[in-house]
Formats: sequence, C-alpha cells, structure tokens
Amino acid sequence: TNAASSSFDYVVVGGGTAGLVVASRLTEDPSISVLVLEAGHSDSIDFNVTVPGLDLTVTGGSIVDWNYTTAPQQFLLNRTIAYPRGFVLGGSSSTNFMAYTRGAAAGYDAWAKLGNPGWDWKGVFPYFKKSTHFTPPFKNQSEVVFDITAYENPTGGPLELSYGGYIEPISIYFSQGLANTSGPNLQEGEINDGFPIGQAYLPLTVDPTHMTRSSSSASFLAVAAQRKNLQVITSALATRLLFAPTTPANPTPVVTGVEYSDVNGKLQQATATREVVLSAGTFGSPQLLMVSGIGPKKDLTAQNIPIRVQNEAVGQNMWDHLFFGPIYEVTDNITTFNQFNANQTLFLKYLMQWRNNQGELSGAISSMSAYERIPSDVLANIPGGDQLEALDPTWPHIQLEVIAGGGPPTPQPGNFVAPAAVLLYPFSKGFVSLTSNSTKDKVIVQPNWLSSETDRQAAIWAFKQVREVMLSETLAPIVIREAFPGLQAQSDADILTAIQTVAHPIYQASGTCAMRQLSDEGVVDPTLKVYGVKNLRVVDASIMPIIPSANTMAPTYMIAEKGADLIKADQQNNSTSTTTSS
Ligand SMILES: Cc1cc2nc3c(=O)[nH]c(=O)nc-3n(C[C@H](O)[C@H](O)[C@H](O)COP(=O)(O)OP(=O)(O)OC[C@H]3O[C@@H](n4cnc5c(N)ncnc54)[C@H](O)[C@@H]3O)c2cc1C
Repeated sequence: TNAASSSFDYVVVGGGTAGLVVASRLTEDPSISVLVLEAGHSDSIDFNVTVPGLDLTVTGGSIVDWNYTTAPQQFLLNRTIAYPRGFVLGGSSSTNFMAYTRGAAAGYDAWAKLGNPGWDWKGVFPYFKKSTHFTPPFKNQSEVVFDITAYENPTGGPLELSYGGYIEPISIYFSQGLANTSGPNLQEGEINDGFPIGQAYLPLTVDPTHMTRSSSSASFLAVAAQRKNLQVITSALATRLLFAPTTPANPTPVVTGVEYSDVNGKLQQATATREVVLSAGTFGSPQLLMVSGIGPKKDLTAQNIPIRVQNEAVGQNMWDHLFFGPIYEVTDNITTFNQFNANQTLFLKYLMQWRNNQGELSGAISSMSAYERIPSDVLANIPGGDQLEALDPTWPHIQLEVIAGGGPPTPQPGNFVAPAAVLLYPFSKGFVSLTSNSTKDKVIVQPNWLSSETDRQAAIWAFKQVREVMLSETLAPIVIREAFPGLQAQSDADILTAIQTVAHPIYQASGTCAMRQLSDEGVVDPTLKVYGVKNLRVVDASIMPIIPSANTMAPTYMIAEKGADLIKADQQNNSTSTTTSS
C-alpha cells in the first residue's frame, strides 16, 4: 500500500460501498490502472467488522466510524444525534446492519422521469442482480418466503447474500403479528422484485460459508486485490481536487487528480489521466466538491474558497429515513443483544456458536421488514397527504421492523425490544455544509427531521400501527409491558412527543449530489458526470435524486455497478469525458 506510482487512469476517492465496486469493475481490464484513496483504516483492524451479530459495536463510537453528530434538531426536542458512517475499507458496508433491500420499481421509474434515461426499473434491475450471489434459506429457515427470480444471476456477483444463521425470535413474533392484526394485515412475499408492499425476512450481506459480513471489501476488493493494476491506500484523506489551468479559450475546469494527506499527514498528489471518481459518500463527496470550489456561493465565500463552478445544489436535498417507535419489555426467552452485552459467559457461548455457523451472532439485529401504504381515508385528513396518495400504488409509505434489543430513554432493568416505523418518503429535507475550507474538519449534518407537518402526521399514524401489532393477541405471550412511552400516552400530542424523544436515523442519508437536470437542482447528469467540469463523476449514495423506498445499501451497489459500466462505455467510445450541459 505505498504509493509507487502517482499517475493512474482513474483515481477513486473513498474505498467504501460504491468506491470498491467501481475500482474492482474498472480493473477487470488489465490495461486500466486505478488508485483508491480511503481516509479510514483497513477492515482487518477490527475483528467485530466480520461478525454479523456485533454490528452495533462497529457503528457509533468505534475506531472504524467517522462519528458524525447532527446539528440540533428543532423538531426532535433540539436533540443532537449521533450519525455513524464507516471510516474503513468497505465504508458503511463494513459497519451497517446488512439488510439487502431494493425498494419499489416505481421509485426508479420516477428517477428516469426526472430526465435520467436508463435509470428506470427495467434499466437498473440487471445491475441489482449483477453484484450478488444469492444463497436460499437453509432447511431450518422454513419461515422465509422468497422468489428466486428476483436474484438469479447467471454469472454470480462477488457480494454474498443469505439469510444468515439466525433469525431473531422477536422478528418471527412481529411478522406473525403483522399478518394477523387487522390494521396492517401484511402477508409475506418477495420484497426485492420491485413490489415490496407486504413483508419478508430480509436477505443479509452475510457470507453463509463462515457466517461473516460480506462488505464491498470482503467481496469486490477481495476479488481484485491481487491485480497489479489496482492500488489501494488507506489512511489517505483526499483534501482537494486538482485542476488544469483554465484559459479564455478553454474556460471549463478540467480535473487532473487529487491531493491527499497520507498516513503521516504529508500532502501527496495523485494524477488521473482519465477521470476522478468521487465515492466518498453522502457527506464526503459534496464536501470535497465544495472545498475544491464547486458548490453554493454562500458556503464557499463564507470559507474563502475561490468559486470554480457555482452550483447551489451541492450538499442540498438530503433525504433520509427516520426511525421511531415504542419500547416493550419482553420475556427472557426472546433473545436480545442486551442479554449478551450484560453477560460475558453468554457472549462467549454465542461466539462459540458463531464459529459453528450458528446462533445469535450469525444474524443481524433486525431480521425482517414490512412495507405498507397509509390508507387513502387517512391521507385525506393529513395536510400534504395528497402527495403521498399520488405516489404509484406500489410505492410504500411506511416500513415496519423490530430491533432485538434496546431500551427506554431512561434506562431501566429488563429485557427490551424496539419495534419501529420508518418514513419512506419524507418531505423534510436537509443539507450538509462546511465548517472550514478543509476536509480535516467534518461537515455540518442538518437532516431537519420532522420539519414537515405531513411527516409528523404520517409518523403518528405509523406509531399507532406498531403499537397495535405489539399489543395484539399474537404478541401477548411474550410482551410484558410497554416500557416507553407507556399506555397513558394516547393522544396524538403525547405520541408526537414520544416520537420526538426517541426518533433517530437508520443512516440512509442520500441526495446531496443529486442526479437531476442542472435546472432542477442537479449536481450530476445521467452518466454521473459533475455539471460544469470535465473528467469528474460522483458514484455513491449522494446521487440518488429521490430516496428509494428501501434501505440504501443495495441501491448504492446498483449505482456503482451501473456507474462502472457508464465509465467503461466512455472508454469504448474512445471519447474524453465531457459534461452534457454546464
Ligand atoms: C450504522 C449503519 C447501518 C446501516 N444499515 C443499513 C442496512 O441494514 N441496510 C442498508 O441497505 N443500508 C444500511 N445503511 C446505509 C448504507 O450502508 C449506506 O447507504 C451505503 O453503504 C452508502 O454507501 P456509499 O458508498 O455512498 O458511502 P460509504 O460506504 O460510507 O463510503 C464512503 C467512503 O469514503 C470514505 N471517505 C469519505 N471522505 C473521504 C475523503 N475526503 N478522502 C478519502 N476517503 C473518504 C469513507 O471513509 C468511506 O469509506 C446503514 C448505514 C450505517 C452507517
């Protein structure tokens, strides 16, 4: 990992979920050289990255995390909230909860309608399949319903999908409750076929051979690591983009490489003879654009950054999914991470089981999800509800799931689970902005959660759904009591306060470099090229123009696969990379 050569065809900034896919696909051609600059550590630094059931230990507060904190959230009682992002090879795919979900086909059709030909469901479905190798449920996982045609891939991608080695008992109860309770009444079916309404146990990015996490590093980088045309440098923080001098005859800025700070804090330069690909994620990619002079006038001038390309949309339009719900105390036969966190003997027992491909640590903290619409008669009484009603009928509004662990905001003894709802199409939008002219300082993360009245009303409705399931007959044998907020909280106002007390992200931030028309707050065009400059693309979750009705890892892998093909297509056309408009 030492910088032998400083000139490459491509320099990829960020060895995360998307970046390692792009690097791996581009280096399939031995004549193409690629450098990956990753600010974080090698993923071998923390053993817990490998163990699926220890996912919570590698998120916030760990050495493999950036440890962002949001700005105070006005509509969440002014709380500041931890916002994890992977600081490690594999990026957030090395630290996330591994749920593999694609969302509604209609969501991608809506991307295409914004002026992005080829990004409709028909265009993206093959790229979803391309990344993955799917292992069907094991014999003892008979509760799992799936449709193999959603995954069939003749060549097989390097990313492993399986149902892990353990399905949380609380997920099984919650699933049955969702099906039996008259409100949700959601039946099991495949959710990754573009039609997610219903419920399913989720495929996880877990390699079933040894029940290890299949991150972009363990999959895509592992395949490419031995190639001589690929170089990966860790502890390499990109500090700015490098440009060729502009002249009156050639006024469009041309990106020529990347400046980065190496493991010793020394500034280095890497040249990209073809293109620089930004895959630094929803917070990192807009930051690097802005410190390099591409962004909103106000933010750049406030930090004394000379403006190269003024684009007011950079860092804006941040979409995110908010997660909230009541907390229940359950009987001890319901396994939770609270139990093994508090009991070293139990933890060691689970670790032994994991080595035999079984037990609590071979699954994730959440094993299933349900997707539903808010009924029309309810939406008719919500301000702005007509906009949710107007989404294609196959596009869900709410996701429901249950975390095997957690606890009330004021800690109490007991065994708890956290069932929750997620707003899949929020109207509250946020942004990231600079605190300095350096990537050594973190951006301000301002999600503005629940700033929309539509979102608040939708959240109250969704909270009641969760409660109805948890208090239903199906769950009665295991639910001891509602520990938070407690059954005295019945009015909409009480429920909203409860939501504001506990709501937090599930870390699906997207949209800060949106793939839209330039006149429609776009940062990149449909080939992911940054407007107004040459030889620069963004390929990661930040380009999503509308957040998918799903968790964002699978869509990010899809974007990276398609992005790599778009880059390859330009090589074949033998054309230099140019923006379609500026
Ligand atoms: C705790 C957590 C749980 C989640 N759970 C799920 C889940 O269960 N299912 C799901 O679908 N999604 C989940 N997500 C979301 C999903 O993981 C992300 O949407 C996705 O991984 C984003 O991929 P990315 O490539 O855009 O960014 P990342 O994977 O975060 O990669 C960005 C990379 O760029 C690097 N970088 C940033 N700035 C610089 C710089 N200046 N120089 C060099 N390198 C830089 C970072 O260190 C990082 O490695 C979760 C996310 C988190 C954090």
